[in-house]
Amino acid sequence: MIKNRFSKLYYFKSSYHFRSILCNVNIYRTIINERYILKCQRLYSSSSNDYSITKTRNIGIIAHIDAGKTTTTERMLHYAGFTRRIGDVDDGDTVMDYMKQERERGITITSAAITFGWKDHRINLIDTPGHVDFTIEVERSIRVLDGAVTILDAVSGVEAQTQTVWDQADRYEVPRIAYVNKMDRTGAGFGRTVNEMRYKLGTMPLVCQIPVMKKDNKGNTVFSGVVDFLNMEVLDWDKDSNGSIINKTPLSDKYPISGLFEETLKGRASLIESLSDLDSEMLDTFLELEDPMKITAETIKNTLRRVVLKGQAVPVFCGASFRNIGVQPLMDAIIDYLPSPLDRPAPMASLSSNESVKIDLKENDKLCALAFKVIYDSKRGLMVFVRVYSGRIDNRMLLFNTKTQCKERVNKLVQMYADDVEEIPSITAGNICAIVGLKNTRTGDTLIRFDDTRKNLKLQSIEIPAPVFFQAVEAAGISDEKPLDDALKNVLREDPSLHVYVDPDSGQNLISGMGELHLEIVKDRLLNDFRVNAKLGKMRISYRETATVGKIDHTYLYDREVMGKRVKAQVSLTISPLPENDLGLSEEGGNRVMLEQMIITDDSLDTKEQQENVSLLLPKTEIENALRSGLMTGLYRGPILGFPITKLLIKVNSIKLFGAESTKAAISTCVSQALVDAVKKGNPALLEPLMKVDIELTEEYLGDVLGDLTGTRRGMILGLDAAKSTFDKIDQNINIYAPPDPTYISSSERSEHTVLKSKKVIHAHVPLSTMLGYSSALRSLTGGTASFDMRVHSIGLMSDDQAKNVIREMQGGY
Ligand SMILES: Nc1nc2c(ncn2[C@@H]2O[C@H](COP(=O)(O)OP(=O)(O)OP(=O)(O)O)[C@@H](O)[C@H]2O)c(=O)[nH]1
Repeated sequence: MIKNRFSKLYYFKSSYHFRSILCNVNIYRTIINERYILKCQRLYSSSSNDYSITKTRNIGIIAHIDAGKTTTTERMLHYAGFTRRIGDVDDGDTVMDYMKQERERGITITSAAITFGWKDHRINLIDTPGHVDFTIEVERSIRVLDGAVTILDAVSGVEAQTQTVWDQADRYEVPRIAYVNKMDRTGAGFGRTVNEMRYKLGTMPLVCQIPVMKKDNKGNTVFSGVVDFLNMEVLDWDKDSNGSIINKTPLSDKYPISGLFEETLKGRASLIESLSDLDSEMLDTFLELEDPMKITAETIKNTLRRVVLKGQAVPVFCGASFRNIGVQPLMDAIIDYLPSPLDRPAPMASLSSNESVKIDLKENDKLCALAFKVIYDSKRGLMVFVRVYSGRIDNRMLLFNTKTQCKERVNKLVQMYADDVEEIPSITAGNICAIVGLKNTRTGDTLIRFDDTRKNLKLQSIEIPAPVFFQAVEAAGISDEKPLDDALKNVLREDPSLHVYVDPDSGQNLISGMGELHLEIVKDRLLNDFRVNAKLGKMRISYRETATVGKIDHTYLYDREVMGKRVKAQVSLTISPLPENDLGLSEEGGNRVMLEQMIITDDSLDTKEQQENVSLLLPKTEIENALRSGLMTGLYRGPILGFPITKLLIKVNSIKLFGAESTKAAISTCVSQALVDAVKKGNPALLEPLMKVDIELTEEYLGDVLGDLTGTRRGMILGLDAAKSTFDKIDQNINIYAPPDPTYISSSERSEHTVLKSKKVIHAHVPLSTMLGYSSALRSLTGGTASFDMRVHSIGLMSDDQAKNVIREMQGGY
């Protein structure tokens, strides 16, 4: 067996001879490990570095938790020949969920990247997490993707997190295709899900397949395959080959399932009609041929590609990945309909505050790459994932990080295969890979060639959401302090939604993050992966502080002697609350800083005229940087309980310098103190995170759950059922085809289906502090029949009574 595989390896081009030898060693190791990853496939993928960029797809899989992203990806890897055996989420042996914590919990935490070949194309695929606590993982992946596959659960339809990731993809204008998974489950509703896509996601779903249900030998109705509208054939998946073999039967009116042919004719005609509405070429063809059946599969495919690339519609497919049904046509659709890097608009990058440039993929000599993810690997150290937008990166190349203004050296370039890697010599525009050896690069930084003169070139960074939970972390003993510090530095570099700071009162490290699960995973990683000996405190809510008085002007003079030297600066600023409707989640900690109209004078000069036309010892940009960093320090700790200050508009009006005495440190300290004093004058108050909560439940529990939410939980009900705002976005006159559901189910299945249809969704805003442990409360209120999803909506002012309770509790100590 080994011999056979070796001979297969040597079949590849001689330039890959060396890698082949490495590969042989790997294969031997793989066989021993019984992981059966076919490393020889990697030769295919790395040789595809020479592939035309038009045959590359950088895509992500996005969905609500548990929709089946990892299950589907594992099938893709198997059918692409990447793995011999299909990994299973429930058995904890998937390639994509490789972290210990992921396998134990059966969930995706980090977005794993993998490269594989399919029909002469290279697919760089990122499997993203569905849980709301890891939304940042989705955000940073979507930022660098060209297209996405949205997976929907055929029973649950469009769920809350589906809407969130859909909105994220909308924000980056990422073209999408959709796959309705779990068609084998009782109560699966393909047509219902298609309709929900329309009114909950505000998109135009174009059905390209319909499910085929058959009676099995026990008389049960089971999902067996699909009808492909384009080729008018029934696809049946062979169970014995794990779905590798697909039997194709042309569909005609003789097909043994009654009504299937007629439904297909209806669906195909509707697809052509919708495409004619969107695309003038298709309209011309349709007018010319008059009969939808005369339009070839090729013509429909080309039209679908055009409308998907323009973001006008979303082709919809279906399957049951767990049963190995439906995955290969989805892989074909990735190639046929999702964009290559060349099909995407060139990204813009800023050169300065008022100058930007287009990054042209064809500019081979000008490197521009975005670091979108950093991970710590115990064997390889820190690995920085990059997407190259123009130019190329070679092994050992010298780079420049335009954010940190630091030189960086590439030690190794690697192609990722989930937790496994293969070294590659270079990477060209349009591709994704990981770099080993970068010391100061974080998520969101832009990398250029070291000799490039565009030292301030910056691609749009990634929005980092505000943390809402925090907990203290302490080394168990003095000898554990350094390992804890190192481990914290590494988890921080990996995860931009995690924050670590030292509480000046207690001297403890405080880590803050996006949710209870998020911090639990960090704790698990610190204790088990980094093996630090540390104690973690109780998880607490990260409140905020603000000034509530209309407008406060304040001037502060900083004048000290530091190590025998005089340091001095004076700042005048004005603070005022941001408008009521501001969510308090923007960058700069939910505040807005304005330095544009600031007047700079230098008091060390003789005349007023000289002072105002000062030629500065410090360049203006350095003064601005010192002011921003000082303001960030001041905003870190509010005067009430030391929580971050938020929702303020801070305008620096003037700064008075005193020649060489006004160092950068003096400016920072001065503005920081000016801000703290101003907030103290402004009647400070406490704020709390407000969550957007969506609860899906059957009608019988509606009263109890609503009563509970609006009572002690202080919730505000926004509405029941569908998200009307997205419904309003779409043209109600456009006809969307959705097949009837489900035509072949037994009466017991039908009653379950009816119950599912009568479910309601409550949308509410509820303070996070009242939602702790809500899953068990909801379980007991509804007998375990309801589910909920929540995410941060905004930061809102607390009532005086609530604030007093929090102050009392916090002052009671940790
Ligand atoms: N019946 C059925 N179950 C499925 C199907 N696909 C996935 N599942 C099951 O659904 C559960 C979740 O599957 P995953 O693939 O982990 O879902 P995911 O979307 O990757 O989950 P997260 O990454 O945690 O968000 C597992 O128990 C799967 O076995 C399917 O087609 N049919």
